[in-house]
Amino acid sequence: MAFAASQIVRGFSSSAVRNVVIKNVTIIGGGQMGAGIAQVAASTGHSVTLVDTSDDILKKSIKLIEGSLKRVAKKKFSDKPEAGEEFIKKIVQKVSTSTDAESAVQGSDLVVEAIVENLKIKQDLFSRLDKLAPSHTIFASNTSSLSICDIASSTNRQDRFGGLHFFNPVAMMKLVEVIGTPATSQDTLDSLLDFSKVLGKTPVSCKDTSGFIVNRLLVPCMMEAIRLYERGVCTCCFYSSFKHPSSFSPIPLTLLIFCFSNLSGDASKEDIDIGMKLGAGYPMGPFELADYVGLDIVKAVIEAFKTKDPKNPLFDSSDLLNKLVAEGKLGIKTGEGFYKHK
Ligand SMILES: CCCCCCCC(=O)CC(=O)SCCNC(=O)CCNC(=O)[C@H](O)C(C)(C)COP(=O)(O)OP(=O)(O)OC[C@H]1O[C@@H](n2cnc3c(N)ncnc32)[C@H](O)[C@@H]1OP(=O)(O)O
Ligand SMILES: NC(=O)C1=CN([C@@H]2O[C@H](COP(=O)(O)OP(=O)(O)OC[C@H]3O[C@@H](n4cnc5c(N)ncnc54)[C@H](O)[C@@H]3O)[C@@H](O)[C@H]2O)C=CC1
Repeated sequence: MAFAASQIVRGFSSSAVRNVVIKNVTIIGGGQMGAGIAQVAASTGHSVTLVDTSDDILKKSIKLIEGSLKRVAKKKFSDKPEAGEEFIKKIVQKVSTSTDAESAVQGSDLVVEAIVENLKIKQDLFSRLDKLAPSHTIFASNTSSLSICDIASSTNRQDRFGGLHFFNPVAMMKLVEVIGTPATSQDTLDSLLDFSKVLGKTPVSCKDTSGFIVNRLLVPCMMEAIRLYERGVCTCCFYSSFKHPSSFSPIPLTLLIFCFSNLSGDASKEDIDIGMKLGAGYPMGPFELADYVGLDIVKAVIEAFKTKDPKNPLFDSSDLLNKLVAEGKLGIKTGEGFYKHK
């Protein structure tokens, strides 16, 4: 990742974002995506303010950034560890943290939101920030599945509002989807496209449709994988343990035999993962990816798709996914999801 100069000077147009220099970036939400976006923005010379709800969370965000930068530095400065340390220090210094979003946006050219995948919470946030951010400031959401139009409707700057959808892990994934609504100005879109390039990413443009490009294709594939596996899971044991956790045992013998016979169908999650890696060339299988992304995010995404298109069976929910989320098994971030992680 290059430590490059990073000014974006806009051209001569008449919109409110004329001559915006995207120099100061505020990222709201310091989880896996917000921390990754902050890292990449700081690595390309931007001044970054990372906002979350508590100092403890923000400490973890900085640890995430340092951990990822160590991996970058290990490769970049393999024979010069001291230069690697200096590289990390310089980038981390470009990131300041805050729990006060309203103050943080006041000196900001661009606000990128990467908080919980919930329309109401995102709208509340942007509605508050809209009153305090300078008029030239562009707002962008990193939402995976919600409508940018719906989120932007909580503000009075719909011409300066777009989607900026990064991929996980942000440091490694080269793509950014830039999403415009009918109200987004061309200057705003150009600014977001240019900003993505300055970050060293390849931007693609997409209209404000469910899942944009990548998730519209990836999410149905992941849900099909879960359903394929779920069909092999003993549904009667599964349902009884889910709905009546205290009355799970003893299971009558006949039911147990029926359950074991059910287990022989379809495929294991391990084999589905191997299949998609070796047979389709995916870097991670769908269950590995679900654990990596976070099962709470996958669940929120599929629910948002279902809300927009209730009759589409591709967007049906999964009892198994819902159960894991209800148990707090969210994947790598909590130590267990479809798999156990040490
Ligand atoms: C999807 C349906 C649900 C959607 C829900 C919403 C989600 C969204 O809205 C959009 C999304 O982000 S979808 C997810 C997109 N991401 C992917 O598909 C990732 C797939 N995995 C990969 O590309 C590689 O496994 C990956 C690059 C991660 C790792 O590479 P490898 O497999 O070769 O494994 P490693 O040995 O761990 O890594 C090799 C080297 O890569 C570097 N690296 C990896 N992670 C890094 C990170 N986080 N930061 C910095 N460097 C990193 C690193 O150099 C590493 O070498 P070591 O450090 O020596 O291990
Ligand atoms: N996990 C993934 O692979 C991807 C997620 N996304 C999207 O990015 C967003 C964030 O996802 P993750 O980083 O995975 O989630 P996460 O759960 O790791 O992080 C979210 C962070 O936002 C903070 N937060 C929640 N409400 C807040 C508020 N009102 N103000 C400030 N901070 C607040 C939380 O404390 C948490 O640290 C979601 O919209 C998600 O759909 C997009 C691409 C990939």
